[in-house]
Parts: sequence; structure tokens; C-alpha cells
Amino acid sequence: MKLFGKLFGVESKQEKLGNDAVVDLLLDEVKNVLAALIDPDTGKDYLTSKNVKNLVNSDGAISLDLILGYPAQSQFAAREAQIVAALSQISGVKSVAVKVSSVITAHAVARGIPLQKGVKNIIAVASGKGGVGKSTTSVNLALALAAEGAKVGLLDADIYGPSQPTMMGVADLHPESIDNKYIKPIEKYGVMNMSIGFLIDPEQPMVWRGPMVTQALTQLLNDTLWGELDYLVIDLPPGTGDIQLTLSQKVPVTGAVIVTTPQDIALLDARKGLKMFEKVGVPILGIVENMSMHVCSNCGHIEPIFGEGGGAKMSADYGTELIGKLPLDLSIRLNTDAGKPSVVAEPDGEIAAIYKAIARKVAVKVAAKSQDFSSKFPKIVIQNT
Ligand SMILES: Nc1ncnc2c1ncn2[C@@H]1O[C@H](COP(=O)(O)OP(=O)(O)OP(=O)(O)O)[C@@H](O)[C@H]1O
Repeated sequence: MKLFGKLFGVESKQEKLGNDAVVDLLLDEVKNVLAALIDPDTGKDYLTSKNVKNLVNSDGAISLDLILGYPAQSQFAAREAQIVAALSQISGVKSVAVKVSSVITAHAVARGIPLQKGVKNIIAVASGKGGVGKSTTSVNLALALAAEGAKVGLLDADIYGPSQPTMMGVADLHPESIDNKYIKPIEKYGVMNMSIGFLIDPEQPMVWRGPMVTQALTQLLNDTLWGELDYLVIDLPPGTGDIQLTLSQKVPVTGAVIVTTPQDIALLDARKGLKMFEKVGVPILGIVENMSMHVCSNCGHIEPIFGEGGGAKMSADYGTELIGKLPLDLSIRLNTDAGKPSVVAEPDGEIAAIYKAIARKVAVKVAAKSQDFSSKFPKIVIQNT
């Protein structure tokens, strides 16, 4: 039969057909498994989320690219292991090769504001009340996004009390001006930093009026040579004043993160901040509860000094998510005071892991927004005749 087939050119065709059928069945099975495999960061499966590209079966050797829409370098090995373990169970699979990477896209903002040139996504960090740890959260969020592989900028818009240069350990540096118009941000720990703190004398009391604040902020944003950024994190001053309003009206903010402590008064203020963003159409990406419990460094006893469960209740009330809880931890203060925030001071520590998880959650929320395709279309200029 073999010889007969070969002579008449039949066997190779039949074999080919047979092999193709096997290949298809195996690929179908692989796809089924991928459709049931959940990404722990998004809570969605890899197949319908369209994260899987270049899926190939070469005689039982399966290879694929897993492309995540958010930065997650600390999770690449775990994702690879998760997929290899699941696909290796399938009978007929001889080997599995998975290449994991992230691709971050620009996301459209509401209200028809064009995106900032070169900046894909802007994340505002806000709080209703001062002293809840908004700046600490901003710097660690920026550093965590960078640690996860993103290109990140950090803008300290807290014009009344800029603390970022100190927290990032760059307080003694001065940004250079180019052509007396543009300013080069200061790069530290892989993040591009710009702060009003670089441009003012910290000893001078600042009495900024509304329009001056607005101008200073827009200038800082527009005249800084950010380069290409995946995320620009903006640390807002506390409250619901002019800066927040300007931001929401003039700056293409993709979404806002609200920082609060669990106690009632901070939550009350945080609710005001949250409502303000809602009113002006800036989506809330989530709530970070800071100083949510104290772990005694002597005995390990856990005590909720500022109350319990406030952030979770507020998230539920407003249909948003509690995206992370930070303990009241001496190391967080010591590290920021020393100009080396926890994410870079102790990159493999528990605190850094919490900030990285928050960063991935924020990035996942941003990735879930509709993409911005405005640059793909020609600009139409309508003129009055
Ligand atoms: N989880 C934490 N554990 C311990 N200390 C913290 C924590 N979060 C913030 N801190 C400390 O609390 C102080 C206030 O924090 P931070 O400056 O970030 O607050 P803020 O809300 O930005 O304040 P402001 O209103 O001045 O902008 C800082 O000394 C900081 O190091």
C-alpha cells in the first residue's frame, strides 16, 4: 500500500491530511486550556483577552507569545510557569515555549482633550485631606510602574508643599533649561522627575493665586521635555481646589487614584475629592488605603490605629475598587525621608510588593479603557469662510 501510494503520489497527501488533523486537534485543545487560564492581575483569561500571539504547534512543540497590556516584569516568570504547567498536561504536547512581554498603549481621555505629546497615559494621585500619604504613594507608584518595565514620569503638582524632590533624593539638583524655554526633567531611579520644588526657594512662603497656580501647572506639564512616557504620574496638592479643576479641564488625565487613611474624617474628605473627579468626568481608577494597620516592630501585634475597613466601604459606596492597603510602617517613612522610597530601597520587600501590585492594578484599569487612535487619523481643520 505504501509503495502503491508513493508511486501514485497519494500517500504523502493522505499523511499530510492526517497530520494536519492531529495538529488542529492539538491546537484546539491548547486554545481550550488557554481560554480557561486566568491572568491573576486582570482576572480574565488569556485567550479571549487576546494576549496570546504567534501560537504555533510544531509536531507537539508548542510556542506562543504572551503580550500583556500592562507592565508586569516581576510577574513574567510566574506567567510563563503558569502557562507551561497548564499546557504540558495536554497529551501530545512535547514541549512548551512561552515568551512574555508587555505593550502599553495610549488611552483616550474623556471630554475630547487631545493627549499630551509623547505621554501615553496620565495618572493623577489625589487626596481630600493633607498628610494621608499621597506623595509617598505617588513616588512609590511611579517607581513601581518603572520597576515593572514602564517608561515613567513624575510631576509634583503640589505647588503649596512640594515634597517629591526630597523623597526622590534630588532636592539638591536643578533641572537644566534648553533655549530658555524647555526644561529637562531630572532622571532618578529610572523615573523622569519634575517639580515646582526645583524652581522655587523652599524657604520662601508661597502665596499663589488661582490663575498663577493654573499657569504654573500647565507650564510645568507643557514645557518639560518628558520624552516618550508610558505613564506620567501627577501628585496633586490635597483638596478639591483650583489645581484639581484645572487638571480635569485642561490636562488629558486618563484616571485618578484617591489616597485615604481609614479614619472617618480622611474618608469624608476623600469622598469630596472622588465626587469632584466624577463631576468633571475623570474616571476613578481606585482607592489606596494608607496607614491601614500598624504592625508592632517589637512583638508583631497588628493594630488598626486609624480604624478599619473605611477604604473598602467607600469603594463599595462609589462602585470603585480598593486597589491596595499599606501598613503604617516605620520603614516607609524612613525610606522616603532618606530620598530612597521603599520600592527602590527594598525592591524585594513586602512593601515594594504591595506597591507593585497597586501599580499593576492601576495599569490594568488604564488598559481596560478604550484606546486612543487619534494619531491614526488626519487632523481636519475647519475654517470659517
Ligand atoms: N504607610 C506609611 N507608614 C509610615 N509613614 C508614612 C506612610 N505613608 C506616609 N508616611 C509618612 O507620612 C508623612 C506624610 O506623607 P506624605 O507627605 O506622603 O503625605 P501627603 O498626603 O502627600 O501630605 P501633603 O498634604 O503634605 O501633600 C511623611 O513623613 C511620610 O513619610
